[in-house]
Amino acid sequence: MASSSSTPRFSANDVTVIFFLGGPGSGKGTQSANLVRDYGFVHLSAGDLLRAEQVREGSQYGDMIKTYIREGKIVPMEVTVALLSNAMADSLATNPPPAGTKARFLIDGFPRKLDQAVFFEETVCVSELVLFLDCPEDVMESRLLKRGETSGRDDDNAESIRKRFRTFVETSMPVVDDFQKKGKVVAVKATGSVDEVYGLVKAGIEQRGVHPR
Ligand SMILES: Nc1ncnc2c1ncn2[C@@H]1O[C@H](COP(=O)(O)OP(=O)(O)OP(=O)(O)O)[C@@H](O)[C@H]1O
Ligand SMILES: O=c1ccn([C@@H]2O[C@H](COP(=O)(O)O)[C@@H](O)[C@H]2O)c(=O)[nH]1
Ligand SMILES: [Mg+2]
Repeated sequence: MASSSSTPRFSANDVTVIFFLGGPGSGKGTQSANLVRDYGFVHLSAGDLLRAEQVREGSQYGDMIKTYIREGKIVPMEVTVALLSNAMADSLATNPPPAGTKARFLIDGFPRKLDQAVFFEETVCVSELVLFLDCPEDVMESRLLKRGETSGRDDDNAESIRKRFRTFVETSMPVVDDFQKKGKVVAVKATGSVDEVYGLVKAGIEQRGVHPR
């Protein structure tokens, strides 16, 4: 579980956390694979962790998570933050960073709500940067409908996509705006090809001192 004290579980002196935000279908998962390969990030997708918890035998949250995801709603933050915090601890225990380097975590699709951002930074770790993929809804919608032909995701259908877009605009964009005011956001236009977007991502993070590893 996340610590209940006001000291974060992980120090930003030992661990680098980059939040990776962007609308549904903007390409976070796709670009994360590139960043893991070239920059030594550990990729933690909040959505993937929730989907795994949903189907975990004995989980008390399975039904609740299923409903929230289909409706495009934000699962109560205690559940998601505990999953992320424990995944970070597991990763550090099983796959510690090379001596003399900080572990790098790319936290994909989180925080999606202002209170999650505050709670995570107070109890788990303060973030270094927020990488934001900026993509119009018509592009995201066509990507998601295409992905839905094979993804098996409960929320890759027209009705869920509409709800996810609404949640993103109303609840998640304020998180990006808040981090923007703090000077932490690297925003990248995400309408080009996968390679074009990756070129912009690399340039953006390297300008902020994050280099290949
Ligand atoms: N730049 C791109 N051009 C065209 N298709 C893309 C691009 N980036 C990703 N895709 C495709 O769009 C779909 C959505 O991408 P991805 O899963 O990476 O998005 P996401 O931001 O993680 O979405 P979600 O928030 O729903 O998890 C995938 O099928 C992926 O292959
Ligand atoms: O912090 C989070 C992240 C995700 N969710 C729920 O999961 C789905 C799917 O997330 P993806 O990032 O698209 O995989 C999202 O729509 C939310 O319902 C969440 O509740 N909290
Ligand atoms: Mg994704």
